Amino acid sequence: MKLSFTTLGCPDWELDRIIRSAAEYGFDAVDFRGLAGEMNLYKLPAFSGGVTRTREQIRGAGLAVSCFSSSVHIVSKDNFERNLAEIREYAKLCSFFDTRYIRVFGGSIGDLSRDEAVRTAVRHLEEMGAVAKEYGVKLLLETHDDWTACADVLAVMKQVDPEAAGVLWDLHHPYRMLGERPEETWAALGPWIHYTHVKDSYKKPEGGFQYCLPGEGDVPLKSMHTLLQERGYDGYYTLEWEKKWHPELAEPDIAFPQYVQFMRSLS
Ligand SMILES: O=C(O)c1ccc(O)c(O)c1
Repeated sequence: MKLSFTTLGCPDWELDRIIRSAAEYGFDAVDFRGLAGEMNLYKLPAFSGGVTRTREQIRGAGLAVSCFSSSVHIVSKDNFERNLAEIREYAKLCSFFDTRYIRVFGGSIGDLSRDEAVRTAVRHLEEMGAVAKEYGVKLLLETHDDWTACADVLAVMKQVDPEAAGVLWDLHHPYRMLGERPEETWAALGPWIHYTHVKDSYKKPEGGFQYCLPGEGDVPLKSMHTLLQERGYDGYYTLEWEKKWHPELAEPDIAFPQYVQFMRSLS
């Protein structure tokens, strides 16, 4: 089982600390979602002028970069050109780091009908995916925001080049937000799922939910892992510890090693 974490979980860590801790805790890879307060990673010296040294550091620690997590929302019409430029930057980084995936969001559909939103998502994903494909990279649409339901993601996937786009199954969102059974998600999206985000939560009595350490909530992570293994999934299990957006969550030096221990105990 290949383990990774997104840097959303350690918003205050410098690159050296991220690499050192990832190796020390027994991770296989890091998924970059921002660093040192900058969400557009390619703007940082460590991922532009100094990128060769960064690659040496990461490889030297025995790690890979499992994914570059972009901020791109594919449905957005206003930001299409900026999003396309962002994809190109991440695609270049992917080919430099030998990373196969760029995460994208579907985003809010606003006042579009679902059919219009699907058509827009398909068109934009095709255009952005073509850029990614030039670099041998695939865009992964995350089961998130207005694209959490497997039926909505499937409607898009059926119409795009499978070499240019696939699915990132956030194990939490379809289950927690919609009560989607994991078997249902897999039955719809299995052929497109290349990557997973792992997180846990429990429902609060007053409504809503609370994120918690994996294994301490009621997301059926154990049976999800069994399902994925039985179906032949061999991609990463990436902890998405949303410390950046929820500062009250436990520090990464608690959550990250706990995650490795929890995941290793599943198999
Ligand atoms: O990358 C992000 O910003 C992000 C935020 C919240 C989520 O639930 C998520 O899956 C990703």
